[in-house]
Amino acid sequence: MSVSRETERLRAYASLLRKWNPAINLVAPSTLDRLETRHIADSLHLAELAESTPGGWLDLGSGGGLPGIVMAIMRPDFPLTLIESDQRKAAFLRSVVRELSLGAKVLCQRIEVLDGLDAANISARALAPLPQLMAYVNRHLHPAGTAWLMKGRNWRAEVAQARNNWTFDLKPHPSATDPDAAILEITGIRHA
Ligand SMILES: C[S@@+](CC[C@H](N)C(=O)[O-])C[C@H]1O[C@@H](n2cnc3c(N)ncnc32)[C@H](O)[C@@H]1O
Repeated sequence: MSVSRETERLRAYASLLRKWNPAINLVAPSTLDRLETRHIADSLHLAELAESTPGGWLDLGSGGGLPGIVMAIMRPDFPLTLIESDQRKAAFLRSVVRELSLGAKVLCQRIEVLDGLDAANISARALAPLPQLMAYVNRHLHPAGTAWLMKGRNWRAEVAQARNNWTFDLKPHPSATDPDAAILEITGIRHA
């Protein structure tokens, strides 16, 4: 796919998100003016980091599609599944998938009740504190898989807390938009 096709789809996605946001609050209205420079830029950073990662992709708590929809746009070769339990948000995600002709699948389910999906890669952004997130990821990640967790300024404390119950290998990538935030690349997850 050419770069212009990706750019076109990113623009169409941003415009759908702006259209639906007043009705279902997909991103905080106060941050809508930073949709491209913050929300989408963070997701594009993840797509760049995972550029050569093989296998399928699962995005947990997709909400308005960050980073799941951006991954679907940037990696059309990936089998990609988005999990979102809120019906209105899942309807939005399905509408984006349809209008942009993306190959992603949307499951309107709670993460903790779905049978394990054995994903090669899992992403999550603004879903839950890391100790809770590790349980979600552990349920659905293949033992040799990689989790890509987008975390805010408190990430170091969350990692320390998660290590009380889990062992894992961690590679933090500083966020491109906020030097205190990070994308945590996590592998080898086991109960401590
Ligand atoms: C704060 S939003 C973040 C959405 C998006 N990842 C982002 O960064 O903009 C968290 C989303 O996860 C969904 N969610 C929360 N707990 C969930 C669960 N247990 N199973 C599925 N979805 C869940 C919520 O409905 C919400 O849309």
